Amino acid sequence: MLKVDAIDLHYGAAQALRRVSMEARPGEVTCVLGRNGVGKTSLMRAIIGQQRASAGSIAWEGAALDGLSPHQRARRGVAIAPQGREIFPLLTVRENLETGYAPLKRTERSIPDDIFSLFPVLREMMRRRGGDLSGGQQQQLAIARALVTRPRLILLDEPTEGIQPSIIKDIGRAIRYLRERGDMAIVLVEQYFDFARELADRFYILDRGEVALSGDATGLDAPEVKRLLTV
Ligand SMILES: Nc1ncnc2c1ncn2[C@@H]1O[C@H](COP(=O)(O)OP(=O)(O)OP(=O)(O)O)[C@@H](O)[C@H]1O
Repeated sequence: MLKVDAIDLHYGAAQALRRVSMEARPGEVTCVLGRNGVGKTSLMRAIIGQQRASAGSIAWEGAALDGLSPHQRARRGVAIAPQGREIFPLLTVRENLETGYAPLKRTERSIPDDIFSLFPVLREMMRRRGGDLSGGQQQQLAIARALVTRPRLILLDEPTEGIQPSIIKDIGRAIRYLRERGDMAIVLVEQYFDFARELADRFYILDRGEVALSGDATGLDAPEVKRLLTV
C-alpha cells in the first residue's frame, strides 16, 4: 500500500502542498482530482522522488521512500506516466520502451506482451520515432514505458489531457485491465471528472494544495466534487 502522511511541499517560498495525506491499494484505482494548479503534479513528483517533501513522510509496501532517489524508487516498483508524456522524440518507439529497462535486472529486461494487447498501435509503430506519433499515441507509449518497468505502483498524470475520445476509451480499458490484474496500485490524476468517476475506487480532491474531500467512490458527492472542480 502507498501511504502519504501529511506532506508539505515548497517551491522556494511558495507552498504547493499542505499536510496532504492519501493512500492507494493494489487492485484499486485511486483518483486525485482538482483544478489547474492545485498541486496534483507536485504530489506525484513527491511520490516518485523528483521533488522533496519539506515535511511528512511517504511509505510504500511498509517501507519509507523518504530520502530515496527516483531511480531507487523505480527499483521498488514505482513508475509514472508523467503529465506531458515526456517521450524522447528522436528515439524510436522500441527505444523509448527500452528506457523502462533501467531499474530492472538484466534477466527481466523484456517488453511484456500485454502492452501490445492494450495498445496494438505501438507494435505497428515500433520503428517510428517518438516525435512522429500523435499526442494520443505518445500517451499510450508513456503508459507502456511505465509498464515495462513492471511497476507495482503506477501513477498516471492526466492521461486524457488533449487526447481524442477513441484513445481515451483505450486508456480507460487499459486501466480497467490493470486493476483487474490486481497486482498494481493505480493512481490516476484527472481533471476530467466523468472519466475518473467511471474508474475510481477511491478519490482525493485537492484544492489549493490541501485535500478538500476524500472517500470511497460509492459515496461520492457529485455536486460537491463538481463545485471543487469548477473554476
Ligand atoms: N517547478 C516549479 N517551480 C515553482 N512553482 C511551481 C513549480 N511547479 C509547480 N509550481 C506551482 O505549484 C502549484 C501547484 O502546481 P502543480 O503543477 O502541482 O498543480 P496541478 O494541480 O498539477 O496543475 P495542472 O493541472 O495545471 O498540472 C502551482 O501554483 C504552480 O504554479
